[in-house]
Amino acid sequence: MSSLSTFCIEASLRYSGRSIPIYTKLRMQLPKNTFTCLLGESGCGKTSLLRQIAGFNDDVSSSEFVVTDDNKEPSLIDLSSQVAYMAQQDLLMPWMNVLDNVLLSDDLSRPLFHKKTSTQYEKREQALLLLARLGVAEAAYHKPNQLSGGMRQRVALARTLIQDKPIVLMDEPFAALDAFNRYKLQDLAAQMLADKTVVLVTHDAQEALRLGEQILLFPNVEKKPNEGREAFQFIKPRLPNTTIPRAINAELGLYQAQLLEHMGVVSC
Ligand SMILES: Nc1ncnc2c1ncn2[C@@H]1O[C@H](COP(=O)(O)OP(=O)(O)OP(=O)(O)O)[C@@H](O)[C@H]1O
Repeated sequence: MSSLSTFCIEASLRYSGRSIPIYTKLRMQLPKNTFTCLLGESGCGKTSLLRQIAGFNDDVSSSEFVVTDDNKEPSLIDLSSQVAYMAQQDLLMPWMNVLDNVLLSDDLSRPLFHKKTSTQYEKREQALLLLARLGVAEAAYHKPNQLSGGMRQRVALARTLIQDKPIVLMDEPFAALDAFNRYKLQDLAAQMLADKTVVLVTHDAQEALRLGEQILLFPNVEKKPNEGREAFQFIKPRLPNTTIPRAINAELGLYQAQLLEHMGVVSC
């Protein structure tokens, strides 16, 4: 891991068969060990950016991704090897039990027929501990189709956490959950990812306000050409309380009004 305190990113991306790039020289800063929430209109390219950071090879005709250090000196950092990715869908393998699903990313990084090592047994213990912390230990030997949506997302979160990567990218991980489960998982994620550099894509301004220490608003390419534009940066303290006291609620309201104004939504 490099000694940078901030990843300064400049990214461009155009998909094959498309005349217009999704974004061009889009600039943003990701301070290390900080929870960043990424907001923006549907289709503006948030998932594309996460996938680009993760180094996924989509069907693109041109792609540039430069990470520079705090002094703006280009540096050769391969972020993709440092990334754990949690997608919109839980992507659990239906034929595997919960524990094996959590261990899957670790198994995939091991050569085929490799003898089980003590580290693997330790990983198993670690996976069981993680499932317990996330409140789904009793489901460790169940198949995914025996779980509720909230339980499946907890398992997906455990699978992301067990990789123990310094950068965690999350694409609307809690969008399909009911409000109660969403709040609980938001709090668990805030606790368990406290020492990571996190980028979480969401459409939920309140989720961004609860979790984000930094909020980035993604410029919309259709409305304004975004060549060389910075993503709008909004910095605030994190307010992760499951039962939001009235004082914090008022503070959230204040931030929400500011955020909505910057998103071009008139708040009343
Ligand atoms: N593999 C691909 N090939 C071609 N076009 C793509 C591909 N993936 C995404 N796109 C297009 O790129 C644009 C941005 O998509 P993306 O999923 O990144 O947006 P988003 O901001 O995450 O949207 P949402 O908030 O709805 O999830 C969309 O117009 C989409 O159709």
